[in-house]
Amino acid sequence: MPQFTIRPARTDDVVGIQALIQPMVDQNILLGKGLVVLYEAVQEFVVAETPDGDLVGCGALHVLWRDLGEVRTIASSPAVRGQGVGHAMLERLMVDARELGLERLFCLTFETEFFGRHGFRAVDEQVVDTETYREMLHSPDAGTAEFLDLPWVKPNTLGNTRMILRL
Ligand SMILES: CC(=O)SCCNC(=O)CCNC(=O)[C@H](O)C(C)(C)COP(=O)(O)OP(=O)(O)OC[C@H]1O[C@@H](n2cnc3c(N)ncnc32)[C@H](O)[C@@H]1OP(=O)(O)O
Repeated sequence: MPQFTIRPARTDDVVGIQALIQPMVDQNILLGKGLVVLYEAVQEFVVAETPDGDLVGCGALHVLWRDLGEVRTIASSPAVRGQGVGHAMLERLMVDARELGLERLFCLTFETEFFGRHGFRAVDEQVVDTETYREMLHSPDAGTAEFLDLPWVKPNTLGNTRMILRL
């Protein structure tokens, strides 16, 4: 059973986060993120760290709208999978989401059982109204484009399931 703590990410973690997720980016499981994107998003991330200081997991909470957030880039190192690291990170992101005043959390994933165990349910329809959807089209963020299901990101999202959790 690994010992680990979950804490907010620091800028020093960013190179390690990129190294952790890169194999999953190569397998098209996660959306690839350049270092500058990760530095700019560092306050969105939590990491899981062992007592020796090894980074064994990461996960991010991105705000999409007043009541709506998205879990992004949640991953644990293959060596520690199935030992509660993913669960602990997701629980922390859910606490952070409630503190921010969010009411719903979205995710786009192949890991439907993992998210399902935490209360996420698959959705087919858009989860925002038409007016909000139109406003969100102004976002330059690639993840938001995936949320909006825009045609140019469809190759990235093939086979993924859209899921939502009411907090
Ligand atoms: C929105 C997005 O970010 S989508 C992308 C999601 N990430 C990926 O697809 C990347 C690849 N996958 C991963 O990195 C991991 O598999 C994750 C992040 C999905 C899950 O991380 P893990 O550290 O394995 O999670 P955790 O150990 O808490 O749970 C995994 C399973 O182990 C089991 N488990 C949990 N804790 C324990 C424990 N203490 N002892 C034994 N088994 C356990 C659970 O049954 C769980 O099963 P489930 O996935 O069906 O719910």
